[in-house]
Parts: sequence; structure tokens; C-alpha cells
Amino acid sequence: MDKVYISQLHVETIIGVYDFEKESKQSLYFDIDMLTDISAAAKADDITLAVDYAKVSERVIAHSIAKPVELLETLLEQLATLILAEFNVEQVTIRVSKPAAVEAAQTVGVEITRVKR
Ligand SMILES: Nc1nc2c(c(=O)[nH]1)N=C([C@H](O)[C@@H](O)CO)CN2
Repeated sequence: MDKVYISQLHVETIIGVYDFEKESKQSLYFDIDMLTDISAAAKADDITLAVDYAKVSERVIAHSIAKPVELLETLLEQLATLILAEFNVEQVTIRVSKPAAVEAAQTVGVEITRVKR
């Protein structure tokens, strides 16, 4: 299977378990791998047949800032469901990094993989 990907997509949003995290935005960085067959888009040279990484990026940003959640896990499950439902993607892997969360670490985060049913 082919892959369309997005690397280090930056979003500023409210996210976190603790009260102080609900008061100011934090940076999240998303890496998204989307498995899809690119052959029809390539043959026709037609963006409407492709997984448009710009449109996926817009949706991920819009959803991430729309309704705050506490856990990175919650946000990733929502985003994976959204991507599989709205785009021609068979499998998606999303990794999110939250660099300000743990002072002693360069970054921390969560990664999930979900398959279209
Ligand atoms: N597995 C997770 N662990 C933690 C999360 C999370 O979303 N998933 N979140 C926090 C806090 O919000 C943290 O970012 C604040 O320091 C802690 N652990």
C-alpha cells in the first residue's frame, strides 16, 4: 500500500489533565501516515482522486482546537475516526508529541494505528 504523510503539523490548543493546562494553549506536533492506493490519482493526475494532505491538515487543526479534551489518547482516537471516515484512507497512524509536558524530556506523546473497517 502507498502512503500519504504529514510531518510535524503544529497545533496550539487547550489540552491536558490538570487545571493549569485548561487556561493556556500548548503546542502539539502531529505526524500522520495514511495508507492509500495512489495509482488512480497518479494515472489521472487529479487531486480529487488523491488523499489531499492539505485538506487533512486543515481538518486535524480545526478538530484539535474545536473542543478541548484532557488526554492525547482521546484526541488521537477522534482524529483517526475522522480521517478514516472522511478520506480515502485504509489505515492511519497518528503520533502526537507534547514537548512542554515533561521538563526533563525532549518530548512525550502517544501513537495509535487504526484500520478502516
Ligand atoms: N498517556 C498520557 N499520559 C499523560 C497525559 C496524556 O494525555 N496521556 N497527559 C498528562 C498531562 O496532561 C501532562 O501533559 C501535563 O504534564 C500527563 N500524562
